[in-house]
Amino acid sequence: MTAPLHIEGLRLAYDGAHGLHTIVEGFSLSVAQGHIGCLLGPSGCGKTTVLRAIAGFEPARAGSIRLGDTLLSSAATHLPPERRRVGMMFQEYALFPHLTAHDNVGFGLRRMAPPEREARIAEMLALVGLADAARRYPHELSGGQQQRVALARALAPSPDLLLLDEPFSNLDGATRERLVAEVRTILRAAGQTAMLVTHNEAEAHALADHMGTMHAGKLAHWTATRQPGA
Ligand SMILES: Nc1ncnc2c1ncn2[C@@H]1O[C@H](COP(=O)(O)OP(=O)(O)OP(=O)(O)O)[C@@H](O)[C@H]1O
Repeated sequence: MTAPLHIEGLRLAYDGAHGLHTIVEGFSLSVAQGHIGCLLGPSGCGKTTVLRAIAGFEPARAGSIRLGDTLLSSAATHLPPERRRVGMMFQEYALFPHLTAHDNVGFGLRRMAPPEREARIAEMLALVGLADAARRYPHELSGGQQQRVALARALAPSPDLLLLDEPFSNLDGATRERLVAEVRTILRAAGQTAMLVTHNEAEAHALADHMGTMHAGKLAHWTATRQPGA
């Protein structure tokens, strides 16, 4: 079951030579269950840092991050990444080159019994329109197909929340536009709560239910971009 995300008064900081260097301050937003939130903003404003904190790779210095009823992060609490039920599709989390599309999707499902695991892999590859590509290796797939396998891999363990960091930035214009529309359809079909980070305003409008722009670690205007149910 996917869950709503609530961030309240979050402060994030890196350790620097002269003590803590605050990157994000007073940051609050909510994404309803099954909705897609999008953070826009120029390079260096702190978008990736926010996603890393939601995933559990950066501690909260103040404020809180909640997923449904679970407190993930606060100044006093830090649930480790593997216990957060948060899926990721980050640029640096590329596909494993030595594994087929089938095995990439199955990677996070190793604890499942084999029959269920096979069924889930088949379901996820079908969801992203790649049922015929199961035995292909990443280098035998186009950039857009690789990103669809990465999406299937991220969705396979049924995360409560999916994080997407510039997932389309390596694709050419036409592929990018097509995939953005497809990804929205796939996420809505899965009822998946998701949080996307991008530089690209058109992409944000095409995908998001809620969006806001970050400037120097602060979020301005977290607003609904669609009518409920659209
Ligand atoms: N590990 C780190 N240690 C210290 N400072 C960091 C670290 N990672 C990021 N920063 C700094 O934090 C700020 C925000 O970086 P972040 O990657 O969150 O920005 P961004 O908005 O995602 O940028 P981009 O769109 O270029 O990815 C930048 O000034 C960056 O230099």
